[in-house]
Amino acid sequence: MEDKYIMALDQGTTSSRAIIFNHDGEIVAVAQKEFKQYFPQPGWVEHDPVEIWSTQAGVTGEALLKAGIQGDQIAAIGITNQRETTIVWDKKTGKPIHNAIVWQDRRTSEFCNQLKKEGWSEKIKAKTGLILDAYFSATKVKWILDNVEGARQRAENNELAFGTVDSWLVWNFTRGEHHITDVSNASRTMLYNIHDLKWDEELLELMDIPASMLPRVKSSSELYGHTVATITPYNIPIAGIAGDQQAALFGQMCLEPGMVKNTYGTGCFMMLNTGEKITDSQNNLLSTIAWQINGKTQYALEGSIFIGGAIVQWLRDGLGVIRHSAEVEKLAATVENTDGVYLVPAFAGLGAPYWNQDARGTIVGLTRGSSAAHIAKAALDSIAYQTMDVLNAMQSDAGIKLKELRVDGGATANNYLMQFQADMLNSKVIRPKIVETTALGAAYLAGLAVGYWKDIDSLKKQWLVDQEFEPAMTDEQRAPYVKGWKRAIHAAQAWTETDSK
Ligand SMILES: Nc1ncnc2c1ncn2[C@@H]1O[C@H](COP(=O)(O)OP(=O)(O)O)[C@@H](O)[C@H]1O
Ligand SMILES: O=P(O)(O)OC[C@H](O)CO
Repeated sequence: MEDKYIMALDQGTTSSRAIIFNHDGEIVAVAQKEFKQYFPQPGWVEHDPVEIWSTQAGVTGEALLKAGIQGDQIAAIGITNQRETTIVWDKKTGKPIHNAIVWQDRRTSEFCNQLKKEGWSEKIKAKTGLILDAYFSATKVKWILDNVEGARQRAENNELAFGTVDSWLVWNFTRGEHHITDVSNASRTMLYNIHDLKWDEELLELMDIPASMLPRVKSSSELYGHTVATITPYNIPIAGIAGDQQAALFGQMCLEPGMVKNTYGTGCFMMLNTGEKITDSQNNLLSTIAWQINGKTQYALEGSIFIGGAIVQWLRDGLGVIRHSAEVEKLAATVENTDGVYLVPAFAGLGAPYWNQDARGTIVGLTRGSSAAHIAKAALDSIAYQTMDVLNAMQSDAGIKLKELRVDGGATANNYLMQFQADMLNSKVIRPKIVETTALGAAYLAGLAVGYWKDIDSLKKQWLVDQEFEPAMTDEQRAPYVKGWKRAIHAAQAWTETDSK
């Protein structure tokens, strides 16, 4: 195994990355390229699928060069991706018929509201485990078929393919030979029945989507096919696929029921492994497929927070109070506390556990003494409070009390945030040595499939702790923080006085 490696392709919302891992699960090389975000109308978010592919192909080659290795030294590729983002392309030419509609895009909110009024929420939740929302792929596919000229007819003539980003990448890497996805990505489309493990005919009919457009659904760890000689002259096995949050759960080695991870990236995504059991959430969380390996399907409960680290980008790009994300910690440290200022980053509505499409960003508690530092601190705190809300919902759904939270993603670099998180959760927060757990999870899924790693047990010892944050507040100290947050959340929702939930 010495001269062999595994390559993970992490196709995220803002950049495409390729990371090469060695047999000890250590990073050997990383290549990353950002790509353009399109905002054609308020609430709309698009990507160019060709740019997704070209940046991903580009970093694949670059990572090989940086590692100084050849394609035949890659034992397998694992793919992990931004989920729900929807691409429709022509099966013959491989050309997309529209830009990718990104998971954050809200253009189908009205249609979702209409479906809610027609009483579809419960049925959709029962079949797919999901909350009826514009976040998921189903209504995005329908929008493309309804709005691109001639699309519906072409779809009915079996000329069009739909896929999430994993499908699109595999299609391109295999030059159209494989039109597939894995169960974890399928479970985010709002078209897949997570009990029967099948595309759901009734939902396809409701969305008016022909079944011929859909990818074949595979497990998360198996040999799917080989790359054609696009990037290297070698045909590299593609052997792992998982949505990025599921891959992070796997990379964090949260393999047993009851284990939880939270990823602090653009958004925050908390996942609890629920084993082979599907939990019917009473607290507005999602039931979703974690992965399927060797015929065994494992499930998870998920709380999706739309704005996490992105609030720090807003401090940088929107308010201009910092120049680099990392400066936020220093700015926040210049004040003891927020002096009663709360910020609710509901820029795109609120996700779990509120699911309020119309809530909007709110800053409350301002006084004449409030400064940029108070707002920066309140912004960081909002990430921790939102996570606390999701965790409370999760504990109540699953009937568990959290012992520790494993964390990863860009914003976990912020020690203030991690400590405040531990204080608000009243539980230990653990940051592992490798915070690239999304890519690591995809690498593990691929490596297991081709025998690069013997079994899951042999991977567990590779998970190492960087730092543990112990809670340091009493219940009495915590209570006023939480109380203020609840009022702030109320204010963000009262602003639009919506009843769309
Ligand atoms: N020191 C920091 N404190 C808080 N947030 C940070 C810090 N450094 C980066 N971030 C935030 O982390 C996010 C990037 O994390 P990453 O895991 O790369 O996200 P994604 O995969 O969603 O693109 C950005 O939103 C950025 O603002
Ligand atoms: O690309 P990320 O890391 O922001 O993740 C996006 C999620 O998969 C959306 O559900």
